[in-house]
Amino acid sequence: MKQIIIATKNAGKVKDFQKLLEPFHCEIKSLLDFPEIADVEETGTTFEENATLKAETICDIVQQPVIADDSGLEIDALNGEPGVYSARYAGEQKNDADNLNKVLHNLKETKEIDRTARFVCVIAIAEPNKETIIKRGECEGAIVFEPKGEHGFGYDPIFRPKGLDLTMAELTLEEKNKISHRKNALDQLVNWVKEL
Ligand SMILES: O=c1nc[nH]c2c1ncn2[C@H]1C[C@H](O)[C@@H](COP(=O)(O)OP(=O)(O)OP(=O)(O)O)O1
Ligand SMILES: [Mg+2]
Repeated sequence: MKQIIIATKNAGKVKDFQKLLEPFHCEIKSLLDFPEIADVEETGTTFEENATLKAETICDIVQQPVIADDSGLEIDALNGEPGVYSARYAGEQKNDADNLNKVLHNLKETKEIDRTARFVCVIAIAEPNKETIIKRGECEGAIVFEPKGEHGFGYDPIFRPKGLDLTMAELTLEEKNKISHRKNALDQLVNWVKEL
């Protein structure tokens, strides 16, 4: 069975990818399986730059196909923040609860109609001696007033996908994976994933 390494230490992302990649019948590993590999510094200013950086750095080390994901939440009323800095919005310790509470605090004067936002996911696939492929997926929605739901990770409890009356964290993994930014990015890469 072929093996694909997801260049992440985020357990929530790993779970999403494990489910999303089920149809491809491959063995999924992540950097949680390689604790000796140091974190890649995300020095880019765009999702595309950081996804490429993560995919190519890890591919150089492991010399096999690598998928990396750089993602985040863009909030219109905050001029696109936290954007590429989503993971560290409330500080270097990368705490999901602190991050989403900071969003709710910064939006406390913002009315429902102005709380539009989107999740963005850029996936990069790097293979030894090949050009890296990059695709972007988005999921439109809005920021609710209070966290709700127990599923998912990150900002899922405060993000309501457009057209639904539930937060992303109230959806099952299967339901999230039908509409998510990650799914929308991966859909554009089906042909490449098949050939890895
Ligand atoms: O589906 C999602 N549901 C909720 N929140 C999400 C999602 N997708 C990304 N997010 C948030 C989490 C984190 O605050 C940031 C990603 O930051 P990002 O640098 O890409 O990931 P990370 O540092 O957690 O792991 P890594 O870089 O090792 O892949 O956006
Ligand atoms: Mg990161």
